[in-house]
Amino acid sequence: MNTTTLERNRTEKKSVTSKSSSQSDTQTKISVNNLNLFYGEKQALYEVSIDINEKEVTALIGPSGCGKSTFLRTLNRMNDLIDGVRINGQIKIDQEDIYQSNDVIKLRTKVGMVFQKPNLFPMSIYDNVAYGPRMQGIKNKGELNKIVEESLRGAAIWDEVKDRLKTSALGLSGGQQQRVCIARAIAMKPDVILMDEPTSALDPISTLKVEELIAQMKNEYTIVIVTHNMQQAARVSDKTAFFLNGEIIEFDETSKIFSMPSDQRTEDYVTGRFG
Ligand SMILES: Nc1ncnc2c1ncn2[C@@H]1O[C@H](COP(=O)(O)OP(=O)(O)OP(=O)(O)O)[C@@H](O)[C@H]1O
Repeated sequence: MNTTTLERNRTEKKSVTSKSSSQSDTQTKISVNNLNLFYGEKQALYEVSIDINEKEVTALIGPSGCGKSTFLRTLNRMNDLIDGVRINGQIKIDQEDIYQSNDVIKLRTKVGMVFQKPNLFPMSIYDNVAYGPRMQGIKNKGELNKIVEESLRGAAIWDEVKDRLKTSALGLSGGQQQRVCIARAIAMKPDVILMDEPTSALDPISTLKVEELIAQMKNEYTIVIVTHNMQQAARVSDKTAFFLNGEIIEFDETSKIFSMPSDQRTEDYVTGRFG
């Protein structure tokens, strides 16, 4: 079947109701409607629809290869960098269709990202955090100092690094590096922070620190996190979306997903029967 036929068949198929069943007073920050994504001939996302609330943590869970990272990357158009990617459907952030705008730099400022492995530049801790603001044209030393300190405080790492800001960031432990990566994201003053398995390369103590940090950060940011760790999803998130084969099977309050899921496939996954 060619992709056009596949696309049409999928579009005709009744779309899974994956908008959250529970309504709250919280504002929708990101609204995704009937999103399909193709890597060349291969379809990786099918009719994904989800409303992500402002200042909440939304976890994306599901077995390997089900499309979690692909979906996460659509939210700041990181997939645009991959040859042969085709996307249809709609993603609105603050009511603006992000694929209708040409200002990807503005989008990536608003929607920051933290990756699986810490990816600091081989430069000092200070310069890593100041990098983005400098690229935005901020040159004033006092202003940069303030941004660096606030960002490192915001990432709960200031006390550990304040006396060694001018030393190489690569001399820090993996867990510290990941919190500096979060500081680097915060320095751009984003509204949304995407995290792709941010603790998978960390030891349990560093993982706990990053999880505590995520819990604090949701007062200020909308966070979307991909995780393979069920306990982590249960600990840090307000809502959870369960992905399977490129579709959202279920999206709801995290407590409901883990205690009383509506779909048998969700239950099988969260109880460890597959995946
Ligand atoms: N750059 C790419 N080119 C082609 N196919 C890709 C590319 N990236 C991902 N895929 C495919 O898209 C599907 C979804 O992959 P994705 O990485 O989004 O899944 P995932 O749920 O995040 O997996 P994991 O949990 O293992 O990271 C997989 O079949 C994968 O092989």
